[in-house]
Amino acid sequence: MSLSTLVDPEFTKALPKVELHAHLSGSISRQCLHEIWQRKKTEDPSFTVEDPLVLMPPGKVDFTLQTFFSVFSKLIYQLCNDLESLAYATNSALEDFLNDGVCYLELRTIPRPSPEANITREDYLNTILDTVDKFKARTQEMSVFLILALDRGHTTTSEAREIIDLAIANKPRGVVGVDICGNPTRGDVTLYRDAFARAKDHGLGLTLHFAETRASGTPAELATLLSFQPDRLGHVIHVPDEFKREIIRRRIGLELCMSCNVHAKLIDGDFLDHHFGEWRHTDCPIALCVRLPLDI
Ligand SMILES: CNc1ncnc2c1ncn2[C@@H]1O[C@H](COP(=O)(O)O)[C@@H](O)[C@H]1O
Repeated sequence: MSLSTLVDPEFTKALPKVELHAHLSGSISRQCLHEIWQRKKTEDPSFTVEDPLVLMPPGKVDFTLQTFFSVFSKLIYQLCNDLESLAYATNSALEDFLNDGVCYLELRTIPRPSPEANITREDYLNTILDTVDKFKARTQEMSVFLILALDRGHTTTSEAREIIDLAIANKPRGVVGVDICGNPTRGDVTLYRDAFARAKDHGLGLTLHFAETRASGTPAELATLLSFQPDRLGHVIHVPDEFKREIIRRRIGLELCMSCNVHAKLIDGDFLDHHFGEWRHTDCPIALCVRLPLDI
């Protein structure tokens, strides 16, 4: 590459990319959500969920921490609540990553049962894994692996155990790690110590949402998360200096999500103010990630 090459959308799209921090339900395009909505509305005209293209018109990127969790619970989860829609949405997200020039993808998701639709956690995961298998057999162009996530606002210790067991059982099908995500202003991460220890004992990678907000950047929480011996950390925004030093000493991999952090106003300022500018001078391996195409 010549240094005079213009860095424009065409150039960045053509670059072969690795994506390590994509949440499945946030990677479904608005158009795909609209198509699922259209099918549900045709089948049942009394379906009360609003058209995603009306709720999230193209170009809308001002989802803050206060609003984006409700986009999942009030919209996306109401649309992808049957296995057919889940498979359709997963395949569409995979196609979009491939078309964006991604060649290695680790997609993460919270395996959610829907008891009202008779869908178990296993059904949810198997549907995604089957869709990934079919996609890989068809395209043969992108490596795809899964990370199973715990939701810090909702997952109980026994549910955490179930999710880790699922991750262990599905390692041969491409589950490579586990994560803790969800609303960073909720929950108690100490609950997941045993679950994550078990995951590590079984050779799963551990990546953790880390210091996304001041509320989740307290010394007590960060010390707990680091004691889980994570392989990678996501976001790393509100990190006190002594924790920065420890992260650098351990050379933990960092998943930095610039567009998310800027658009969701998780940082003060703009792209040039992003903490990538600081971390890139350390020895920590860094992956620049999208988190959610909704941010773009
Ligand atoms: C600042 N960014 C974030 N911080 C923490 N958790 C986030 C997130 N963005 C998304 N999620 C988590 O990912 C789930 C959607 O994907 P899945 O249904 O699992 O595929 C959301 O419900 C939320 O818990």
